[in-house]
Amino acid sequence: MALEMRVLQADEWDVWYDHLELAFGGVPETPQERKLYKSLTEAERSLGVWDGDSCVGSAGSFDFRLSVPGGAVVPAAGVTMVGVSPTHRRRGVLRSLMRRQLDDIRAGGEPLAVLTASDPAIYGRFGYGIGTYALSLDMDTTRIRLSVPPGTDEVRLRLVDPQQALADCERVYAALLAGRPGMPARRPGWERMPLLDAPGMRDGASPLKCVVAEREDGEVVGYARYRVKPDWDFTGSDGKVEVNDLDALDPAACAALWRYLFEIDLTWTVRASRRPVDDPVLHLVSDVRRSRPRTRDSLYVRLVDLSAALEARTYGAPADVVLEVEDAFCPWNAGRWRLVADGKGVARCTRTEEPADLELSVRELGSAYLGGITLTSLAAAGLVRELRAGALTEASRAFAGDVAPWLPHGF
Ligand SMILES: CC(=O)SCCNC(=O)CCNC(=O)[C@H](O)C(C)(C)COP(=O)(O)OP(=O)(O)OC[C@H]1O[C@@H](n2cnc3c(N)ncnc32)[C@H](O)[C@@H]1OP(=O)(O)O
Repeated sequence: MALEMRVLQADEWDVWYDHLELAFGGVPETPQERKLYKSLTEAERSLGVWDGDSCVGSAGSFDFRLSVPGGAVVPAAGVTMVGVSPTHRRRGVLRSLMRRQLDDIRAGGEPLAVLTASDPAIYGRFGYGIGTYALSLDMDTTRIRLSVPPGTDEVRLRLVDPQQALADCERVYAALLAGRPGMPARRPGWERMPLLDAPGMRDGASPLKCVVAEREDGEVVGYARYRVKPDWDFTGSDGKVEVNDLDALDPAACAALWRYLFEIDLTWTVRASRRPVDDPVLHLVSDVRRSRPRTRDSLYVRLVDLSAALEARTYGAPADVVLEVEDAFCPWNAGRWRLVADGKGVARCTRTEEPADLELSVRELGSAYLGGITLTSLAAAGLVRELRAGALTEASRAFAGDVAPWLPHGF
């Protein structure tokens, strides 16, 4: 029987999602997770591949707005829920889903597609490049001291119910967006994503707690959501603090929140994952080594409409470069483009017949797009080739940002 690909109907969601769970190994999600993903699924942006009554392939995307260098939030398809049934793998089902999806995203006028990859080997062939890294820390609070900036002692901390603090936390999150590329603006409903807290997800840790940092006038300027994981043995307690998220609008609030987490009794480790690679806590700790920093790939970026995407961000230095771009999967992007940026916020990207200054694929442009990965480092790996002396430094300085791009949570 021939396979049929079609847009998801809302009443097919459960069968479609059961298939997805199976594709990921068949461990059922908690009812809380399932309910959240059901409410967030945009059926009209979701595709199913059907073999008769059986769903054998899926891919969806969320209608995101993503922060980019310069502070704009740009429409971006947040690609998600990709899976192909174990019975139908390695015969091109994913490829056909990616084909249809990127064509739809282009037709819908979104210049970017972004995703987090279950396996980094999958998405390069479809033009996605690593755009952000995430930092993980396991901080040994018996040996690490924190030095805090002036004003930290004046910050008032308050333990609050995570649900009740939601509006304040969302306000802090939204205020950070313009200064940090890579963050999705959270639409209504998405504020529940960091609050997912089913007992099955805790692995013995406490329910999620929330501490907010307030200014003297009571305005919330930061928050940390965390769990405490007790661990008693013959020698006593060896508990851990697991940081879910921590966001703050000023250095004193940021330091006060970390200090609070470091000083929770009966715990000796503060564990944080999915932090920005330039997290200020790295400058507060007395011992970076014993914080055990590790990085991994996080958000993958695909330029769907190359010129619109490149014009939507700003550049930190002036540049006038001709890019020869390879893009086999979305050939409308391939060819020669002239990017002129004035270093103050205005950029133009147009087709040109002029000789190329740099040669690269759309993957490398995706990697450099949010400003965290330099074209110079990609060139050192042989992925960008300089055809005019000086063009690499010129372009690399223009693309680079002074804040590391960061994806705060999965999707
Ligand atoms: C954004 C997200 O949702 S990420 C989640 C992705 N889903 C999962 O990891 C769930 C488990 N895995 C699966 O469901 C499937 O194996 C998928 C979706 C990864 C691949 O689906 P398939 O239909 O088998 O892929 P398809 O046959 O179209 O392969 C396309 C290409 O990708 C390659 N490929 C597919 N899966 C993988 C993989 N896991 N690792 C490396 N390469 C892969 C194929 O070899 C093929 O290569 P080619 O272009 O050189 O021919």
